Formats: sequence, structure tokens, C-alpha cells
Amino acid sequence: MIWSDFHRTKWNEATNYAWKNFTTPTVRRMFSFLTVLGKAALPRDKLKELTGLLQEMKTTYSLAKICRYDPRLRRLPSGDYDYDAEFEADDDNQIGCIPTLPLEPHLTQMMATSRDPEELRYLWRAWREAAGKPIRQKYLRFVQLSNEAARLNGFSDAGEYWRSDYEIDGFREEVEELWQKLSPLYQQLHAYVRAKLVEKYGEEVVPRRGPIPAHLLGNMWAQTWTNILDMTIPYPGRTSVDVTNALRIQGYSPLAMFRLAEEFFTSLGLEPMPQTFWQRSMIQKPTDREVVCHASAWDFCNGRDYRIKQCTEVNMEHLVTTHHEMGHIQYDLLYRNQPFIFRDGANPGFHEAVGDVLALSASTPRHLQSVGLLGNVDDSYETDINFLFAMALDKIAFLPFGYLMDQWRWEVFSGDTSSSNLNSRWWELRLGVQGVSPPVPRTEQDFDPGAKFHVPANVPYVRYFVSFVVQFQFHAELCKAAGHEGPLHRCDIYRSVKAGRLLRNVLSLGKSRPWTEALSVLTSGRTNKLDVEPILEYFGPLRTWLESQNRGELIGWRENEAIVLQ
Ligand SMILES: C[C@H](NC(=O)O)C(=O)O
Ligand SMILES: [Zn+2]
Repeated sequence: MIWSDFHRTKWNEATNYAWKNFTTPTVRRMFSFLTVLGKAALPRDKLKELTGLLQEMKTTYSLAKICRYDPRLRRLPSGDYDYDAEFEADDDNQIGCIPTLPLEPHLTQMMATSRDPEELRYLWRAWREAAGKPIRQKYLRFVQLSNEAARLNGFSDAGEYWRSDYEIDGFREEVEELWQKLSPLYQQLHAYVRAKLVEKYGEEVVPRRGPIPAHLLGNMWAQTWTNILDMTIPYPGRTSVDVTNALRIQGYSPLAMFRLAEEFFTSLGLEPMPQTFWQRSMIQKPTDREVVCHASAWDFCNGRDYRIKQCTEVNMEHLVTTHHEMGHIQYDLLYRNQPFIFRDGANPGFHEAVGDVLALSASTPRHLQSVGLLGNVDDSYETDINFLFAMALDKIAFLPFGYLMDQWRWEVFSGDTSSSNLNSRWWELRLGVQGVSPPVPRTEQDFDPGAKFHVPANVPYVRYFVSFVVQFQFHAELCKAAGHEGPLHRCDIYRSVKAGRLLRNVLSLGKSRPWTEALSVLTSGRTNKLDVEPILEYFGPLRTWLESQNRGELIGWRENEAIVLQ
């Protein structure tokens, strides 16, 4: 009996009951989840087609490789590269396109470290040629089938089905409202970073008053900007919290990074990783087979078997990722005694927040010093601003991307965006919300959203936007429980059993209660809503500094000043 038959049988049983009249809230809640069949509601042939398309898109993404950049490559007006360019007769190594470079770790590393706009532009475009463009048609069919499945579950489209995970009416409006409150801070960061990139690359590459070309921000999708800290850090020469060099000099292995993260959890009185975790996790990219390298955490639903799959590199970014993925496992462990149907995050954003909450403490200069990864740390204003700026390149830079990914997909699911404007609508959002522009011309032959893991893998994304807001609410409450005094950004809850107990009380609920109730538990009843105040408080000193630095700069961008190379 395949899963969907089993699921369907249970579903039939569940729908036989007039469960909506049940008086016990918990049982009513269980039935409300049990009676949503998801994609298994599709007829078998369409379910087969849907899962087949998903597998094909994920495989294309995971196996995509591109050629090495060669400065001799000439660019055609279309943005294409002229592989057949004739070179001097004596040139024995003609440009041959042998695609050998995968996204991880190669392209990720190159996008992070190259400071050659030509190479970055090549990498940016070649990745989209290899990973996004080939799945455009498959994605359109996948959307049709996803919508059909959603309608069979009583939703208007797949976007409404996804939003139902948040259990509140007007979730879409709430997300919009949160973004409107956060956008001014993002625009200050954008203006400052753009000015620094103009200094580095000149105005012919970076328009001083326009959007930032997407290939210059240290990340394949311009979603976090931590890899250009070296070019943008406010006070060079003062303490910088990028401990990548220290990790490497001290001979950290991926395993040592995982042990360091685990020790933070246990210092709070939370759960250690089970024995099977260490035996069965994949924490390094294997050399003998292709794997999906995008980091993920797995709960095998038997109370014993939990694993992380991660192609860990020894650097600061992956140290934070390790905390992030271990946060998922910690949540899984804390709700493992809930009934099966409640073993999930209170909402998907909570699940994404857990590890990041601990990383907010673990990334502080004081904490990094206490674990020997940072030398002398002064409590100077400059060190504070350097630290807050590095955190903003991760947390504030990300917000528009975290917001627009599902704005785009919700519109595709609802039909507001169709095959005629699939890619152009993506760039309208990237330009309008995030203030970034494509470094080469884009057309409706391209499919740039498809070059981001979560689109071919069909993983919803607004959860990360919710996480980046709610993790600062968690941080503020846990710091209070830990008895922290002083600015929020200096708080380190390490070894606070009181903070650990509060976190355990909230996370052990799993999905047994609506997440609004879980927030009430976290805040001792003070609020049950997503609230941007804690993140704005945390970055308050940086915002003041940015506003003073940005005097004279245009805050925001003129969209018609997008420099797209002809
Ligand atoms: C933010 C998101 N994190 C994740 O997938 O774990 C990403 O990597 O795009
Ligand atoms: Zn995650």
C-alpha cells in the first residue's frame, strides 16, 4: 500500500466524523490537520506526474555545473558568451566549455570571494543558464498540478494552502505590514553598501543612485551580504566577528563545529544530539556520489533517529548554518512526545528560528572570545558598530529576499503571474522590493527564480522572513530570562538554564497549540503577535550610525538607473 493510499484511508476515516462539533479543542485540532490530505488528494496518475516533476527539477538543480570563467571570453550583445571566439592561431587551449563547477562549494565560494565584476557576471549568468532556464516549463506544469491538489483540499490555490500553515486570517497582509516597518532600515543599509561598492567598482559598474547589480553582493542570489564584509566594514582594523580564519588556523573540522554548536544547546539544559545523530548524519560533501548539498535536518519520527545533511565548509557562515540546522533537530527532540500529528513547529517560521536564536548569542564578540575564536575584544563603540553591521549584512539584507520569494510564488499560484510575465515579475519584485538588478539582460526565455533551491525543491520561503522577525522576539525574551542587562545586541544567553527552561516550555508544545499561544507562553502573555520591535531595538545603534553615514546619499534607488550590460 503506497503512502497516499494509507493517507487516503485515514483521511476517509477522519472525514467520517462530524469533528467540527467536537468539544475537546485538542481532538478538534487533530482532526483539522488529519483531514487535509495535501498532494495525496490527486488522482494517482497526476500524483505520479507531480512527484516526477519535483524529482526532475531537484535533480537538475543538484547536478547543475558550469564552466570555469576565462577572461578571454567575449560577450555578445545578448549577454551570451562567445565560446567560439577565435583566438591567436598559436593559442592551443581554445575556450572549451567543459562544465565542471557545481554550486557547492565551488560557485558559492567564488561568488563570495571574487572581486572581478566580469567573472562574477559570468558565474551569475552561467548558473542561471544551467539551473533555472532548463526547468521553466516543468515548473509551470508543476504549478498547475499543485493548484489542482490544493483545490481538492478545499483551498483556492497552492498559495492559500501554504499560508494555511499560519492558521490566521490576513497572514498575507500581516507579512506586508511587517515588511513596511522594516523596509526603512533595509534602505539605509542598501544605501551604505551601494556607496561602498561604488568606491570599489566605480559608477560605471554600480549606479550611485540606482539598484545594486545582483552579482556584486557576495551571494549567488544576493540574499545575504556577509561575504562582502571585508569591503564594507565600518571600522576596518577594529574587531571583526568573521572568525573564518581562526576556525581554519585552529584546525576546526566540521565535526568540531557540530560539537561546538551542540555544547551551546546543552549549556542551556537542552537536549544533546542522540547517538544515532552522530552515526548517521552526513556533515561533509561525499566524494563518491552526488548529493543535494543544500543543508537540511531530518526527523525520522521514531523518537530516536535524527540527522543533518550538510556539505559543511570550515567558515563562519557554515558555523551559523550548523547552529541553524541543529536548531531544527532540537525542536524535533523537544516535541517528540507529542502525538504524531502535533510533531511540527508551531508555525514553519518557528522551526527556522530556533537555531538562529542561539546563533545570535554565539556570534557575539564576547562569546566568540570565550570559546577562543576571537582575540582581544574591546567594548568600544566601533567594535559594537562593526558587529551590528556584520549581523545586518545577514539579518537585514535578507529581509526583502525572504519577503519577495513567496510574494512571487503566491502570485504564480493565484494566476496573477503567468508564463507571459513569469521572469519579468520576478525582476519587478527584485528591483522594487530589494533594489537589486540583473547584471545581464533577462528575457522570458530565462527562469531566474528556478536557480534558487527552494523553487525547484518546492520549499515555501516566507518561513524565513517570519523567522528573522520572531527570532529577535525569542532573543529578547530569553535574554530577559537570563537576567541580561544592557543593549540587546550584546546579550549572550550561554549557560543560562532559565533561558533554556523558557525555550523548552515553548518548543515542547510543537504544533499542539496555535503559534499565537506559543508566543504568549514566550512573552508571559505580553503579546501573541509577530512584532518588529525587538529586531529594531537590536539594530537601533546601527540605524543611527547608518543615517549619519548616509547623509547626502539617495536613500532608495531610481529603478530606471539599473545598469544592465548591453
Ligand atoms: C534562508 C534559507 N535557509 C535554508 O534554506 O535553510 C536559504 O538558505 O535560502
Ligand atoms: Zn532551516
